Amino acid sequence: MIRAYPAAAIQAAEEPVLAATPADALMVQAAGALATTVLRELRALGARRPGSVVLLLVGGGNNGGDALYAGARLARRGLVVLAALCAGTVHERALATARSAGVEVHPLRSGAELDVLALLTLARRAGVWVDALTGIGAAGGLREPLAGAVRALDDERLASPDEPLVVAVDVPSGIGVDDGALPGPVLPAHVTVTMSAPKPGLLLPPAAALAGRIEVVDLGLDAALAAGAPETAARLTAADAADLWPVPGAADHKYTRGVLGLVAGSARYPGAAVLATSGALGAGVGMLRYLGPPEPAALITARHPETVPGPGRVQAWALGSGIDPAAADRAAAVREALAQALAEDLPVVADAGALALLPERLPATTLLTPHAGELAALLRSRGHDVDRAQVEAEPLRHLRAAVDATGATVLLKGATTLVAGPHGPVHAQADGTPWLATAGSGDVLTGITGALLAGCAAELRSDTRRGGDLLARLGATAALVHGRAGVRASGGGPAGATDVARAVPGVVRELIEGEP
Ligand SMILES: NC(=O)C1=CN([C@@H]2O[C@H](COP(=O)(O)OP(=O)(O)OC[C@H]3O[C@@H](n4cnc5c(N)ncnc54)[C@H](OP(=O)(O)O)[C@@H]3O)[C@@H](O)[C@H]2O)[C@@H](O)CC1
Ligand SMILES: Nc1ncnc2c1ncn2[C@@H]1O[C@H](COP(=O)(O)OP(=O)(O)O)[C@@H](O)[C@H]1O
Ligand SMILES: [K+]
Repeated sequence: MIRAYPAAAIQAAEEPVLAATPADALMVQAAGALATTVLRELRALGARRPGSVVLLLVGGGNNGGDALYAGARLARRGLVVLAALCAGTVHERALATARSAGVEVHPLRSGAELDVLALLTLARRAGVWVDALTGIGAAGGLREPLAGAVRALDDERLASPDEPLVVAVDVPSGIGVDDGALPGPVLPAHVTVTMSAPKPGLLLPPAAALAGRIEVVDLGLDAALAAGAPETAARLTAADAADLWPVPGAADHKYTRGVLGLVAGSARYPGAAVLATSGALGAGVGMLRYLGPPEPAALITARHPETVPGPGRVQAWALGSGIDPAAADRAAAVREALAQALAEDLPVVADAGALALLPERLPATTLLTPHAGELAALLRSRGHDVDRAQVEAEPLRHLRAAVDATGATVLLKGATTLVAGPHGPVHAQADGTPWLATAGSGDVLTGITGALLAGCAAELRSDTRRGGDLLARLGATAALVHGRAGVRASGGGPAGATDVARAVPGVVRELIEGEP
């Protein structure tokens, strides 16, 4: 699991190490890793080391110090290094080291003014920009004059025929370090070299999209971080998903593997039921019982004759895909299944139409799977004044609000899918491809999720009693598999939801065989 710690936790873990080591030892170590990344990126671009020009964007804190020490190292390796000092005062020892190593130093700040024209002239000379304006010590979005400077650099980057390589130090300056918000301008990075552990803002949308590839520099703080406050954001890896995946043993039969009850599809949207079924069967559900009208039922049986129509005992429910909550008969079927699930303490995944049919409070064994528009509607139904754009701008805040308002675990779909319950960190999965943004794709996810809930129903019940977050991890696992199925189905081009569902068994097989 990739664990992300907020700024305060990193600072608390650093404190005793800083007190026990010589001045700047940790920073020099961090800078060494940063310099190595810059050299590696240049090599990957086919650039020659002598003659390559690197621009350091240096702010007034230790983040700027990291860049200056790294710049010193790069200058000693034959690179031309320009330091644009964007704060009135910068880390003094790091600056002295940079100067004596041959870094060209350009003080650009005078009081509240920053010489943006001079900055752009330096920027045009450099093939690599190192963004070290602010790191975890920053509060809020970048203030002027740094905000204006970043806007100008971003315009320059877009206009430049040879787009510079941007390496962010610790975080892209100006992101919401702890929540992934974008309160102001931010220079998008190709690579972020982050110290000790990822920060939540590197995993969470919308900021995560500006962080590029993330490289974590081990500064020996892992034990201290693990002993402190728990991570606030996390991302499951393929190995985590494989550990959670229910793999049948010799003693299993279809009932022990889990039966999923599916209330999805309608005469108007019959395909949603087929896609959810395909997702669930592809994910290896023991049995699927379908409850719905004749049109989707006939389609499902034609496509998947292994499906069992009609009611019976189940271990989990998947509800709502392809159901209009205004259609009285289908709404009644969803409500009935939900009431049964709640009475029997069974896990439920509630999607699409079911999201408008929920009781006020739900148990933590319920997983809601809205997209941003549906999350906004869910919150509005509980008295919050919020629209889709606001959810997209601050997805974590609104996800948490939905968890608080319902008591359920919530999976917010998007390019990065977020999953959080009443306990534990938010899981941020970015395993898919934009080709997944296609009608019916979410129905496949509902099926995959339902299969997982049915397969893990007993563990889920006891985990929920203990106040665990297994349901969120299962939701994240489903998102990971769904994302990978999208990538596999797409192969870089278009794929329909049917193709995504077809790719699911291969993805699961690779996971449990241990492929990365
Ligand atoms: N601790 C260590 O030894 C190690 C730490 N490490 C590194 O240190 C970094 C943390 O350093 P840090 O704590 O000095 O803060 P940092 O992120 O540079 O920001 C402070 C500067 O930003 C400014 N500023 C703040 N908010 C702003 C805003 N909204 N808009 C504009 N400016 C704003 C603020 O100015 P002020 O607000 O005081 O006027 C000040 O000048 C960390 O991310 C990692 O890179 C590594 O070297 C490993 C060892
Ligand atoms: N830009 C994107 N990149 C990757 N995945 C995406 C993107 N946009 C949407 N998705 C994924 O596609 C699926 C869309 O689901 P949903 O909005 O419910 O569609 P539908 O209701 O048509 O099935 C979700 O799993 C979501 O995470
Ligand atoms: K930075």
